[in-house]
Amino acid sequence: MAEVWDAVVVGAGIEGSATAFQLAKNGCQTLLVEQFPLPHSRGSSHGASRIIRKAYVQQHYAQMMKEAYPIWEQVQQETGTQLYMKTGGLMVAPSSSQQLDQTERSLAGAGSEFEKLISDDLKLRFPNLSFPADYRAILDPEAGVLKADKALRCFQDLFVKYGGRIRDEEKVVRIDPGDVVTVHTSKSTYKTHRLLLLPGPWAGKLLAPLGLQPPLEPVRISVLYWREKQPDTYALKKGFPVFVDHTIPHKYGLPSLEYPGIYKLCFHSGPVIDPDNRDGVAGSHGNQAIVRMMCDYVRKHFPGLESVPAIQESCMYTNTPDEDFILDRHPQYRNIIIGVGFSGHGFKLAPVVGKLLCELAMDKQPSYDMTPFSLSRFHNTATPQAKL
Ligand SMILES: Cc1cc2nc3c(=O)[nH]c(=O)nc-3n(C[C@H](O)[C@H](O)[C@H](O)COP(=O)(O)OP(=O)(O)OC[C@H]3O[C@@H](n4cnc5c(N)ncnc54)[C@H](O)[C@@H]3O)c2cc1C
Ligand SMILES: O=C(O)[C@@H]1CCCC=N1
Repeated sequence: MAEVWDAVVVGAGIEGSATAFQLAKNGCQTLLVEQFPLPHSRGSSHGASRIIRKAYVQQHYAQMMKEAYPIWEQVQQETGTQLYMKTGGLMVAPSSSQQLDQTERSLAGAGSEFEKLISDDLKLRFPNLSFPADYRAILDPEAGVLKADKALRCFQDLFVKYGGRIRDEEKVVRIDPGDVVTVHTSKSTYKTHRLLLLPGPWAGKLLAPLGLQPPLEPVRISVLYWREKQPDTYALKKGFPVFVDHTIPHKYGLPSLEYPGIYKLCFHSGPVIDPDNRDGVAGSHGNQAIVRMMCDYVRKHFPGLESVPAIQESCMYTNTPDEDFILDRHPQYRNIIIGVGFSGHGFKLAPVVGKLLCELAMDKQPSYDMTPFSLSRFHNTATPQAKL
């Protein structure tokens, strides 16, 4: 008889890898299946760096980040790898910004420290930034940079250390629900008591045959790097913080790190694409407009950068309409758990996402109120003609 796994996790991005780690650590015999050879740069979790911060508009994320930091610390300790570099985080917006007001309330509600900067402080502390006199900022002292590629590898290594098995270069092509779920891949067939789906931008393709069509948009993000006119002007080693401009759509920056002398500054939006054709016509066309807009932005606000990008890479978000994640059970098949829609801000929270999805899979009471993450907050999530 075929082996029945305690859990199969589909998708070895940061969310699937962190979830698989939690399952294995909690004693579940777990298989992690990934369609591409690992590591790869075709999803949402590649690249050297991501922002970590507690400064969130939404109170629930500010609370969850209090638990994410200690788990990141454990992963660092257990793997002997430095993943988090504290830089502080500067959140800027016009003085009237309700987003900044709400971020201050979230941080205060979570008991987290922060500093308020008025326009003059901003100019004095960050002379290499240029914002109008009616701008203000919040400084989140715990914010910083996560070494993303290394973090992904650490979760996968720990998963294997706790007895998990990884099968990469295997695409899940069909799922037969049931008390025991059958998972067909391009190479094999697996049986499992629990199935956890964390397919990133491919969510629509994997969920539709299971009768679900949540409102998810895979978008292409241009990852733009800008050369410093004077090397190290915006460098991590000079104490330059991570940066988020809260005027919508957000812009965000990370101090020069992965490419010396080059600052990473991106636009938090992009054209809707098919994840299997990320850099096709739709993606490239949208990219040109975004690059033009970001050149203007750099010219206005980052006078120490060349205003033409030195390097361009691409990545994808999977957006929900409210930018909250979907972390829930399949409404019909209770042993199928879904973690999708990380909307461009899920990396830092992956340790807590993994913990929550593990709790759902193991029928434990989730550690947080799951209302903001429910599938049922959206109407009409069933596919018109589900192929069940
Ligand atoms: C440019 C950029 C900047 C970002 N900045 C930040 C930041 O500063 N801070 C932050 O917290 N977050 C940030 N994010 C968001 C964060 O990186 C994502 O939320 C996170 O990586 C999502 O991970 P995931 O595991 O859901 O998706 P993915 O990494 O895409 O993983 C999903 C995996 O599932 C696999 N898969 C899909 N279908 C199948 C199948 N049928 N069979 C087998 N495998 C399958 C895919 O190949 C993929 O490897 C950023 C994202 C981007 C793109
Ligand atoms: O999650 C983050 O911190 C970044 C910056 C703000 C927009 C999205 N991702």
